Order: sequence, then C-alpha cells, then structure tokens
Amino acid sequence: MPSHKPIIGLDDAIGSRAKALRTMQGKLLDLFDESGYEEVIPPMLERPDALKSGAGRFLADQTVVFSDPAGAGTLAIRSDMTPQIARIAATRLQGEEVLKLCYSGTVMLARPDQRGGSRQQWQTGVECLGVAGAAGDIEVMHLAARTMQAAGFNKPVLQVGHIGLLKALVKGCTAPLETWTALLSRRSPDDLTEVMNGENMPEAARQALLDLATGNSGKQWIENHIGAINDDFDAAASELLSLVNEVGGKMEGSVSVYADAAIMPRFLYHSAILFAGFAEGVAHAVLHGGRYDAMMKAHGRDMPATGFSCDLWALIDTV
Ligand SMILES: N[C@@H](Cc1c[nH]c[nH+]1)C(=O)O
Repeated sequence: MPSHKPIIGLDDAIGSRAKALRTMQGKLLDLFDESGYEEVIPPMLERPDALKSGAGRFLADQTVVFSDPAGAGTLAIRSDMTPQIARIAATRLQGEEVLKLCYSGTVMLARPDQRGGSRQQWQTGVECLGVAGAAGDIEVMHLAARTMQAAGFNKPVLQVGHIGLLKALVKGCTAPLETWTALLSRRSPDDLTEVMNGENMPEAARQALLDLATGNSGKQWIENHIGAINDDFDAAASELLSLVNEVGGKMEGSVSVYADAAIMPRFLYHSAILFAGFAEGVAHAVLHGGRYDAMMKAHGRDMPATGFSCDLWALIDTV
C-alpha cells in the first residue's frame, strides 16, 4: 500500500475552494489586463542562479532545489515569481523599454510561512519595469489599492516603508541585513536588544530600531528622526514621505496610504520603497511589493522596476 499521508503544508483544493480561487484569479487578471499589464506564464522550475541573483540569502533559504534526472543539473522550484520576471525582462524582452507584466501561478516555499502554515502559494501580481522615478512606484501602488478593492477587502490600507531607512540605521553593524529584517518582522524587542548588545552602534540608531520593533514608526516618527541619524536615513525618509504624499493625495475610493518605517520586505531584493497591504479584520499583510532596481542590475539589465504580489489562497481565506 502506498503511503497516502498528506505532506505537511500542502493541500488539495476541491469543489467550492477550487472555484473560489478561479473566480478571484479571473477578477484580478481582468483588472491587470484593463490596466495594460500583459500576462506571462514562466515555468515552475528555474536554475537556482536565476532565483538568487540579487535576491539575498532569504530567498535561497525558502527555495527547494533538486538534481534533475534529465541531466540539466541542479534545478529550483520557484519560491517567488518576481525574479523570474527579472530574468525574462533581462533576456527574452530586452528590446522593450517599458514592460508591464502580470502573472498568476503556484510557488513553493521550503518552509511553511508563519501565517497559515502553508508551503504553497498561488502567487499573483504585477511588475512594472522601465518607468523611471516615482511614476512607476505610484502606478503600481494605485494598482495594488485597486486589487485589494477588487478582491473585496473592507477598508484597505497601504503601508509604505523604505529599505534605505533600515540600511541607514544598521550601517557599520556586523549582523547581516537579513538578521535585522527577521527581528523586525517578528516585532521582538528582546531578541533585537540581544543582537544590538553585540554591536557598536550610535544610541540614536539603537533607540530608533527599538521603536521600529514596537510599531511606533509612522509619518510623525520619520519626520522627527530626519537629521538625527545620518544622510542615508534622511535621503530615504524624504523619498518615502514625498511618495506617500503624492500617492495618498490621488488615491481613489476608500484606500488609505500611510508611511511606516517598520514595513519589512519578505525577500531581500528590494532596494528602495516597500509596501504592504492590510485590510479590516485581517491580521497579516494581504499583499507585498516594492522597488527592486538593484535586482534588475544583478540580472544584467539596469532599469527601474516596481511590483507587488499576493497569494490567492490567502485572499480567498480572508476576504
Ligand atoms: N514578490 C514579492 C513582492 C514583489 C513583487 N514585485 C516586487 N516585489 C513578494 O512576494 O514579497
């Protein structure tokens, strides 16, 4: 008798659940299509380098790799589709200056995520490449807001951060960036203090990191810290505040936009603004996005790039 024991973190979708996913997928793909985003369907498998390029260790830790029986060497099951879009933009679509692409497919995580313990996501999102300056960020954030509305969330909120703030606060520290993002994502001041005790860092930066871990890090907080940390902090803070001002002023419907220095990336390829979408009655972020020009550069095509993704399974479970 073969073992029919389920694999932890993986599940079948049957009947109404499968239907709910397809309905949600149709709504979002229609919205992306109307907004001028063309669908791409990349394969489930990639060379590990294509997923790791410019993406930091965290993505590598989340990626299942195996040896290909057909002789193609080591292959990876994708854990995120954004690096696949980066690869496509840098290789197959090199001739096009502006690329507006969307996707919807299964990704596999090596470890269950904290939210529902699932190792499978139906990642759906958009990537806007080649639109310079704040315009690309603004377009993508508008589409993120409309996505939350189309999905049926009540009182959607976009919280916008900037990875440059954290990089400025831990400048000169020995612990790698992923240690700090993990500590801050867990909002754990005690663990953070322990790591900070091993670092020689200015008192203002130490206190600021504790504020981030306790969630006291909105617009007022950012404004109060300009001039108190270093020039890198000030540059990221002013980019963030002016972007939020611009997006917030134009946001349609009932979507609110706030600056929050504590918004952390899921993966480590973002190089400027970051955002997360929240909604009434949902404890976790329902979408993640940000700007990743540096990852494009690592893929060999230096161009501006911003996008966001969400997990359709999480959307249908929470909406
Ligand atoms: N793929 C990222 C979000 C993103 C898309 N584009 C840029 N960032 C994530 O799932 O966290």
